[in-house]
Amino acid sequence: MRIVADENIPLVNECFGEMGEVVRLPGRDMTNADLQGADALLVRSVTQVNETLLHNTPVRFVGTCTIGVDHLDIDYLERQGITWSSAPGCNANSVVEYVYAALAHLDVDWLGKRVGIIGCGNVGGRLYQRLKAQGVECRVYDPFLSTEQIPDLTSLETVFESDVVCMHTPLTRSGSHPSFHLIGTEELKQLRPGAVLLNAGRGAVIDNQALLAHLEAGADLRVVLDVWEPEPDISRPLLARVELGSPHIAGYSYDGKMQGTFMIYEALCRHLGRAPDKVLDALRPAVADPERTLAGGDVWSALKTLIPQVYDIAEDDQRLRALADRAERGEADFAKGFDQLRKQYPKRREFNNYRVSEASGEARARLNELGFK
Ligand SMILES: NC(=O)c1ccc[n+]([C@@H]2O[C@H](COP(=O)([O-])OP(=O)(O)OC[C@H]3O[C@@H](n4cnc5c(N)ncnc54)[C@H](O)[C@@H]3O)[C@@H](O)[C@H]2O)c1
Ligand SMILES: O=C(O)[C@H](O)[C@H](O)COP(=O)(O)O
Repeated sequence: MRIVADENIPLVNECFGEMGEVVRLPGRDMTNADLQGADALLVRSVTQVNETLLHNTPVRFVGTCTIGVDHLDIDYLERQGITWSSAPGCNANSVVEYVYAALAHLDVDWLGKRVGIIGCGNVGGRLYQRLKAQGVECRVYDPFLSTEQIPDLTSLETVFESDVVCMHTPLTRSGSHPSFHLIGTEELKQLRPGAVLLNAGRGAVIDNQALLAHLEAGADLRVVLDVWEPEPDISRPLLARVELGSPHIAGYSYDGKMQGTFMIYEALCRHLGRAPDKVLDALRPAVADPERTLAGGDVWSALKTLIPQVYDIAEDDQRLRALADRAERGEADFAKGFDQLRKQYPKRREFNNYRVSEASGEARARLNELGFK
């Protein structure tokens, strides 16, 4: 069996090596010729999987080690009888921790704030449950859910009245509620002065040109963008205007990536009718320095000092801005650099890998709610 895999999928050899020959290629550059002779294709979100890529190839299984599936032409795969699988929820916790890290960086304590969530599936739903458990007032817009599922379901307009608006929808261009450019000029005007707008879903859910114009016009809005329209050649004027910008890495905790690979390993096993003989826990490396100490003082100050010790989102932002500066001086190709930042992303580990000492009472409760040991 020949398996062609994106070179950025971790644990590929560990999971798939015994199943056949594994060929690793850059995901953005995969071609039809690369797949002549391939039985299975393993991708991440940067490979457009469609007829152009797959026609006249023997590929019978496509697995994307990601949550998003907007890069797969699912109709085509199903028409061709090609088995496909994605990794729902694999990096949802990573994205939730990205939200916490962003808010900590902006010095926005979510306790006492009204948080709006647009798209309440694996990511948004996890964020919602975690915030509700902490007593945060949440407002949710998701046209595919009911108030039986999410009691705080409301209109988009009501979500716009929140202090923080977090976007976690897939990118869809058809159907009853397409998310493409869900947020444009008119919607941006409805956001509260001083609000935080965070997009960690897909870039084109916000009209990026409209957002740039809104910010250039002096809007009082604190924007956090992990995803852009388009990628990898993002609007650098927009990057200059956002408070935090990152190269589509919200879901890039190493734990989330490993989970994504493992879910596709299990899916390929199912496709082949064989029982999985690997265990993710055995493949997952331990964190070298898992001990952290909570500073004294008020709990929020201690938390906003602790979170960057585990995940410093400012470093993601600084690396992206440094790349933009180099590109401005003609020293780097921005689009290639964006992909390089993603390829060389540090092995960020999730909060539950860290044990925090010297915390009691209110602090201990908040640490537990954030997922620390
Ligand atoms: N930035 C990252 O690194 C990163 C990581 C993981 C996922 N994502 C993106 O986030 C998206 C959401 O992830 P998920 O795991 O929660 O997916 P999911 O499919 O579990 O949930 C998506 C939710 O969005 C809702 N939705 C769909 N269209 C909507 C619309 N027009 N308005 C409001 N809500 C709408 C759906 O009903 C669903 O509840 C993924 O599709 C992916 O594109 C990004
Ligand atoms: O959809 C997802 O799971 C995320 O957006 C994921 O982190 C994308 O990462 P990529 O596939 O582009 O490496």
